[in-house]
Amino acid sequence: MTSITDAPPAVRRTAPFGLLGYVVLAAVVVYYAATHPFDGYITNILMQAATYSVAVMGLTVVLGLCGQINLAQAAFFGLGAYAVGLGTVDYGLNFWLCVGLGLVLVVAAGAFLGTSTLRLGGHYLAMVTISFQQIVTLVMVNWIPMTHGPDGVSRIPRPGLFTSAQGYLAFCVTVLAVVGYMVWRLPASPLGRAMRAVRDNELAASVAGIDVQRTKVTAFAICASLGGLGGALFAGGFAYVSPDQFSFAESIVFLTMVLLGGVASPIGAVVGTGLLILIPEWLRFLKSVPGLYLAIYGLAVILIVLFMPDGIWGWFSQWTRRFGRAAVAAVPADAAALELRGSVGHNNEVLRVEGLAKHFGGLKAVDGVSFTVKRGSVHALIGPNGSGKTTTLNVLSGIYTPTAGKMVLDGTDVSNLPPHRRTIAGLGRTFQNIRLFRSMTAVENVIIGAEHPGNPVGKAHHALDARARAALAFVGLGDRADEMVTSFSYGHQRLIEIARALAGNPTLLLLDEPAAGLNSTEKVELTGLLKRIAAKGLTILIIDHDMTLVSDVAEHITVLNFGRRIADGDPVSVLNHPDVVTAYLGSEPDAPH
Ligand SMILES: Nc1ncnc2c1ncn2[C@@H]1O[C@H](COP(=O)(O)OP(=O)(O)OP(=O)(O)O)[C@@H](O)[C@H]1O
Repeated sequence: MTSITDAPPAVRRTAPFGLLGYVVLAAVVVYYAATHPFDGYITNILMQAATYSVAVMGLTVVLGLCGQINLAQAAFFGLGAYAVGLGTVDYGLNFWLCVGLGLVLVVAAGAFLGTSTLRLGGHYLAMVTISFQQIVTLVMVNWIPMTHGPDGVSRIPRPGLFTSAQGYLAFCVTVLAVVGYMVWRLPASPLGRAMRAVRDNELAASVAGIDVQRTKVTAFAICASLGGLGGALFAGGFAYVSPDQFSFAESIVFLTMVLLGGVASPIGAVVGTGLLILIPEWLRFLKSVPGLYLAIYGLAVILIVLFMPDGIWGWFSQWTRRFGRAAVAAVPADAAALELRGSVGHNNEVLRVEGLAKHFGGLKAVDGVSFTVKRGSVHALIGPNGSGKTTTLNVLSGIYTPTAGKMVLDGTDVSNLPPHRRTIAGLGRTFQNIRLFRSMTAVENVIIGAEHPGNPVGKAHHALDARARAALAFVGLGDRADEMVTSFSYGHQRLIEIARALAGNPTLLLLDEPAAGLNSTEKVELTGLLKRIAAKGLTILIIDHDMTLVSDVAEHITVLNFGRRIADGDPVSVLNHPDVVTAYLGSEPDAPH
């Protein structure tokens, strides 16, 4: 393992393609769509590709950015389409009003589905979205007085401005360009970063101050709204909608489109949609041989997914990134000094824990523990393996609900708050098993730590970026801020976690075995770092098995054994306490394990 101060020069990537380039390209495509004399068949294919792409971009958001599955996108697409179809034909409403009503309907349906089911995740979420899809299809088919049943709705008018097929196509391409831009920029926004953090590591995201449930519901609602928008445009484009166009099979087609093109980018959504619409057309000449067309179509999709697991656009961007790397420019490490919340406060106690208990069935992992952490101190929580230290930290940070007991942080009872609210209230923490957002750079990881509403640094991106760079510089990694976290050694990843917690400006920093897995040089450097943090007045509660580190930095030690507190006091008295020597230290106080 490399030393934790052994860092290569800084790099910062330059954006290859900015807003101006995008606008120019989009304008050229829209102009081409509006003026090129396509025949009716091509116009229909392009119209389908444009409207489907809008819906598939919804999956880029929910699946690509937030990591949540949605197997009901065709249902949202159908709801948008029926809102326009029924609203304009049966009720004589204005086209734009129907699009608006359709959007309200799908956002409400998406938010309801998300709120009620997103806690489930994984297979359960997939099952619930399939059920929703089936319910919507059943309603479309069987509620005949309302939906016209299997006959569908025909003669759907287009809006006055775009009555010609070509004009309407140009309009759909314009909408696609606007949606594409928003989806393209979303990952770099606070909401997009929160979604990526949730996708990479939910637990770390919640402890960094992100409301995980709200982020997932928002992603789901955005996905649903893009599905509904695509459907509304589709209805105007084809003038006819029927239930079979929005079946479960179509949801699978939408999913295949996004996976095939590349789930991480809106360009992938367009590429995948275009291909899955065009391949059947290209293979149409094979339809004379029964089954051959489907076999070749299936094989083509399998081969692409097999050899390009990140989709076509994912493969292409990886390939271009190799050239991009050569073009990155070195930048000076010019971070400002890191300001931390000092030892000033309304009382001398930063944390008071009273009668804390956490039982797992019959196992009393934490059993009536009480202790107080003094402001500006370094307080260690030690004990043998399985004595309940990490469980205590998990209860303190809100990951586990306590069986009993109370926690007061800086005068506020946080016992019933979820993890992100505790972070806002002033807790920062690191994990025994490092939990970084692995698809991001070091600075992005740390910005997420800085971004919660409790941080006085504010919401402006430049302020958050400066704060994150200052935190990275403080831990010795300022000149590697723009590198992906996966390129860092284990020891450096621990430092990035500490920087992420520091960037949030906590009142109390919880460190769960920060020295675990570090070599002796790195431990010495970590000790120095903890002393520098303590010197700034920040209160620390640290768990570690390394007695040299603990004795070096801690002013107060609490010892747990079998979930109970067996000693509490200054290091000298605690480390010589007979119960502690028997239970934990043995005859050699400096080498417990
Ligand atoms: N989620 C859980 N479900 C059931 N039991 C758990 C859970 N988490 C912890 N435990 C149990 O609670 C006890 C305390 O575990 P904990 O991880 O808090 O100990 P620790 O003191 O941090 O140990 P170590 O020093 O090895 O990290 C152990 O017996 C452990 O198996």
